[in-house]
Amino acid sequence: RSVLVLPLPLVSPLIKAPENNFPLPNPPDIAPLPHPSKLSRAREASALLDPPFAWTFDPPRISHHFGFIGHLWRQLGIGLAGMRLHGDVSDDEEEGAVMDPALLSSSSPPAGAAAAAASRLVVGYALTKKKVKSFLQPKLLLLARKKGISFIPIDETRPLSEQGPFDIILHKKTSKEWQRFLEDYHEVHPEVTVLDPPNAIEHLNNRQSMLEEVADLNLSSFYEEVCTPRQLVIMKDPSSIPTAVAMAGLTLPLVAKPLVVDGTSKSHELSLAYDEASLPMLDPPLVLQEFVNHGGILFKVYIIGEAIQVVRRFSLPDVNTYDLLNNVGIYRLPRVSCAAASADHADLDPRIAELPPRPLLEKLGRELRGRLV
Ligand SMILES: Nc1ncnc2c1ncn2[C@@H]1O[C@H](COP(=O)(O)OP(=O)(O)OP(=O)(O)O)[C@@H](O)[C@H]1O
Ligand SMILES: O=P(O)(O)O[C@H]1[C@H](O)[C@@H](O)[C@H](OP(=O)(O)O)[C@@H](OP(=O)(O)O)[C@H]1O
Repeated sequence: RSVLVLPLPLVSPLIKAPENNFPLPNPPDIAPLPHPSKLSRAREASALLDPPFAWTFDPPRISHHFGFIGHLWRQLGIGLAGMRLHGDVSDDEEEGAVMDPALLSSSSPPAGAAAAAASRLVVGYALTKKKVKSFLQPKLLLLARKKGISFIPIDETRPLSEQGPFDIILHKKTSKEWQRFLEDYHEVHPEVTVLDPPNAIEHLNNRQSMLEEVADLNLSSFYEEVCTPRQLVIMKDPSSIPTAVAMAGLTLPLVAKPLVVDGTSKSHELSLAYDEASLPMLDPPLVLQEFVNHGGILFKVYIIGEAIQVVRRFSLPDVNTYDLLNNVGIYRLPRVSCAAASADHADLDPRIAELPPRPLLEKLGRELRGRLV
């Protein structure tokens, strides 16, 4: 049995997938990529928020999730991605109704301070507006309140020591300035848990170092074969790409991914390059990865501490000889395998839909946690 491991980013934002710009014809035996609006986000949201989702607040130093691309589970891709508990939210989307977590934490104003005083656990958060909207959902906040947990927004323009006190600082910001800010604060307040510490996030912000962690896992003795897609990093000079690809012996088509994954929409803009002549049109710094056929289904695995949650998502269809002969150029990929593309309840061939075996997920979680803390 073989396993293919493909890392996805820890920090990744959301873009609305441009429609109809992916030219691959769907082979007859593979389900076409469904239009996201037709798929239920609510179902997935509740699946993730209900037990076994466990905000036990014995927080792991690294909270992460893995995405597996799978053709059966014998050919899997594994990724690391960010926090998510519901359907996707675009960076560009209007802010709309964002519930102020402080309001949910207490019955009377000033909500934040009162809530913090009454709480058993105070979580200060520094998240983008998009992330607040996608992560701090009313359902999560209500659940948190029941458990005596309050969420207090951090004002990034004021010293952290003037705010709080916090038990946990939850953040998903990666600027150098913010990192220094956090590190200075943590020196004075080592009792506060920072989720996650900047140095732990660092190697997950880069698709090269992220892949290395996964590629180095020794799971082959556990399952017969574990591998990652072959990839190449291009830092600059797009004109050098065809030679670099030839020297590395990579086989087209190639998936091009921005090297850095920093929570911006841009870092999720993937393309598929069919032919060598088009490669100089790509925009470094990026990683070029061999496209791995995986039957159009991907498994995303979310791990917090010992809790594991797997969801099944639609993914890119396999590339066949017809595609290879009939496509040239670079194609921007839509945002595939996002929350809106749930295949959990789709009527799929059981050989494709079969979830990765639990022991493998547990082993992967353990191994990666050991390496990422
Ligand atoms: N090497 C590959 N071969 C085949 N398909 C791939 C490959 N790499 C990525 N994909 C497909 O593209 C999707 C997006 O890839 P990736 O996760 O690397 O990007 P992302 O924007 O960081 O995604 P996420 O939203 O999961 O954070 C995957 O879910 C998978 O469907
Ligand atoms: O919905 P899933 O399939 O779990 O994909 C997640 C991505 O993997 C994360 O990278 C996104 O976080 P960022 O937008 O911070 O990059 C995350 O964004 P969100 O937390 O704002 O929804 C999701 O898009």
